[in-house]
Amino acid sequence: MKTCDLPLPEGVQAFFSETTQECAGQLALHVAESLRGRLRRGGRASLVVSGGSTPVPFFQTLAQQELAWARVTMLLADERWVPEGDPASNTTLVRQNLLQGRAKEVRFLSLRQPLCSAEQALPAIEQLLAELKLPLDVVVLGMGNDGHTASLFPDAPQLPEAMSIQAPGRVCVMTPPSQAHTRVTLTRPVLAGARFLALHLRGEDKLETLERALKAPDDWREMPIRAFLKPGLRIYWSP
Ligand SMILES: O=C1O[C@H](COP(=O)(O)O)[C@@H](O)[C@H](O)[C@H]1O
Repeated sequence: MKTCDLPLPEGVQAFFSETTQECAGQLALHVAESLRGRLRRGGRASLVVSGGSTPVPFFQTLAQQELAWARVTMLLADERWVPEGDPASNTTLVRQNLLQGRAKEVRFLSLRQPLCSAEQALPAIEQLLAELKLPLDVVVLGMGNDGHTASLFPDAPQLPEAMSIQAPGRVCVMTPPSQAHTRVTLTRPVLAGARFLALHLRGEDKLETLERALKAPDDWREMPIRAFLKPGLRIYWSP
């Protein structure tokens, strides 16, 4: 097994696997264990997942885990403002790969409201998310090679607001010029405060990006992922 020789900050754990499937399986087991632990205490558990191409095998494995899915509230860390069914829709990705089988019973909170702009929808999304108890139980983040995570993009004019540790809202509209679509994203305090916080990466390029991020840990404006490389984070990687 490839070991992690990156200079990780103290308290950050690395889980490196040889294959995509092994990595997805390990992450799915750990997420399911963590959700079961929260559910044993009674009440509901919350799960936030990311979109993109990396998490598909993780979604499919997680959907097969035995747990009280009907007591899990799930949402995405971010969404592109496109209709469901669009190839860029993270909601569609999740419906096709995670909200299946046992996991069909999940209460899914969609960040996408139909028939209006993201700005117009913001109050309704905030209202929907108000039912979530903070801290969230499980958050699984991804990362782009520009150092973004969720839709916290380095070139988004709204980045300072979304990254503020006192951000008043749980969600922000993001309009990064580098991206084809307007996005909505959960804010840094909501994501970073999770009880179980994981970063799921695939490929040597992502490892190089992580290495770059670790070089200047405080400069999150250049690479927003840096704000999450803190004690408690668990990094899951495969080639
Ligand atoms: O745009 C996004 O990209 C990242 C990473 O995506 P990947 O395709 O490289 O796995 C993802 O974490 C984020 O949720 C998504 O909206």
